Amino acid sequence: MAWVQLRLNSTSEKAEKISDFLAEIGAVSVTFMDSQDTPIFEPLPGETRLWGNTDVVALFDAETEMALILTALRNSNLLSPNFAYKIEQIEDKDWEREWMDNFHPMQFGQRLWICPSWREVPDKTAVNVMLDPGLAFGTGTHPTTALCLEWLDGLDLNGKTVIDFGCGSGILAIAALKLGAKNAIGIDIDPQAILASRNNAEQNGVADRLQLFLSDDKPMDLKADVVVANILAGPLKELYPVISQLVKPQGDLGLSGILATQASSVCDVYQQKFVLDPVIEREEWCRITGKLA
Ligand SMILES: C[S@@+](CC[C@H](N)C(=O)[O-])C[C@H]1O[C@@H](n2cnc3c(N)ncnc32)[C@H](O)[C@@H]1O
Repeated sequence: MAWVQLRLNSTSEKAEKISDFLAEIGAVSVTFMDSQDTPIFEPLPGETRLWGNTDVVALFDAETEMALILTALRNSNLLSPNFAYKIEQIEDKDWEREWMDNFHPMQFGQRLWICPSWREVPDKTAVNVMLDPGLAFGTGTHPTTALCLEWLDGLDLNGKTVIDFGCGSGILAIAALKLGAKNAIGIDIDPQAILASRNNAEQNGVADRLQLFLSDDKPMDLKADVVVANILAGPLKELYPVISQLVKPQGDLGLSGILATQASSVCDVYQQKFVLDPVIEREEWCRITGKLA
């Protein structure tokens, strides 16, 4: 089946009302897109955060009389009378097939690969984490995850305990276990992340070495040789008392989810207790690592 796509520019305040209206008049799907490529890295569970300048993109089936849709929009008072819009024909494709074709095994550092389950493993002797994209964050395609995976690959994790704070899909904890860690602990505020991490750990045969906790339920006395937290600069600074307490003496800390422009403010907080390495940047993101003094 072919589709017609209507794209309208709007604001975060009006986008949801326009979306509801488009659904009422026949749109089969409505999505929101950033008009100016402003990153919203990570909404809280259940939160829909929109950009100040939001495009509303609606799909209609190809038979829809788009002139009637535009008239209905004009009469709705939801947009200015001369609102700008773009209408495009969308050719039908096997979307799932196309998306699967675009997801390939990726190498991180020297030893580690993340492979989708439907692909051939490129190097059977490597450390291979099998991971399919799901509802929780973390496939390796985001620069912050990649920076953490490369850091873990470069550590000697044999026999060590690793905490993955903000575990999402569990990708970092599972990679650490496959790289030799004795056990790992994943912590997240989102129940979906706990579920995804458990499933992914089972798929990789490491579930018996991974403990998972919602943030509020984590034991008070947790400590690990290596702590990695890929969250965001704001929470990382707020969580400094919690995260720094999780690291054993001489232990390693890796932080990401930080925009390069925010690195110095995060370093200022963590260098109170950690001897920090040079900051590593990737695209507009960065990674901060160090050892507990
Ligand atoms: C950017 S994702 C990182 C996922 C994965 N570790 C990776 O590196 O790809 C951040 C994760 O941190 C979780 N998170 C955000 N704030 C948190 C907090 N205060 N405590 C624990 N987890 C948090 C989110 O639910 C999300 O799953």
